[in-house]
Amino acid sequence: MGELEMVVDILTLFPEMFAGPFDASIIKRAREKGLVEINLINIRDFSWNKHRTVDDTPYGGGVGMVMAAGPLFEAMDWIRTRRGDPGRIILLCPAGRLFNQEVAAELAREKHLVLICGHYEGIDERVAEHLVTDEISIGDYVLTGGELPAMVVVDAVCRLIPGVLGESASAQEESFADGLLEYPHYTRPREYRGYRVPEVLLSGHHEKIRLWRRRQSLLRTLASRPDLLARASLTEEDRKILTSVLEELKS
Ligand SMILES: CN1CCN(C(=O)c2nonc2N)CC1
Repeated sequence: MGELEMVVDILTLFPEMFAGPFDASIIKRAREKGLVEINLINIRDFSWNKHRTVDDTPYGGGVGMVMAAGPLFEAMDWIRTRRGDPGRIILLCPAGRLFNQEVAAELAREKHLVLICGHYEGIDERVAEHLVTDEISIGDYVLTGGELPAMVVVDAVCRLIPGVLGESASAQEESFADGLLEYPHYTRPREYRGYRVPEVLLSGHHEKIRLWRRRQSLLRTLASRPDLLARASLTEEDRKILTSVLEELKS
């Protein structure tokens, strides 16, 4: 068993939604290795009545129901008594900070995360104002709840935890830590329906292959995500490659 690197407590009304993604592949292996502990906590267990109610009608009128603050505050009290203060208490919501690799890396440095998955028309504002430390959005679209965003965050964060990906993949991760898009990947056969693998990848010339891959990453990033290129940590070699690419485009 590895050393426990991170505990993630997820407050949700639908713990059953997490069964698939967290019981397969990388997240499953990280849990089995003891690197990550993921606890699904049903918000209804902290309801104020025997009907396990967790929502109520909105003050000021309007359609729909609002998720009440009480059960969430009570659940946080319970978490604190069992494990102390979490590093982050994250509310998944469209208004939050846009989640990206940089945010994932920041969260991966924490030892204990709490993710709050909302539902209904929204959550009583006192949760955002007085309970959470961070609000995070996975993108500018409205989902039915916070569960899918929580899965995205857990997946992206857990894969950055030392030991989760294993040596080779984590080494590759380093090569993309500079924010460029990945180079194209190929595997057998060498030719499939007339589509051939680039010759350089069959050459066994490691330096040429490294250069080809780096050039492909730069080209792809320039073409598809120039915004990433502007923020990427480029080497002098990268700049030379980009200069030659731009000169080729001009000719
Ligand atoms: C109450 N519930 C509304 C829908 N929701 C999101 O659309 C969302 N969360 O994180 N990124 C997003 N986009 C989560 C919270």
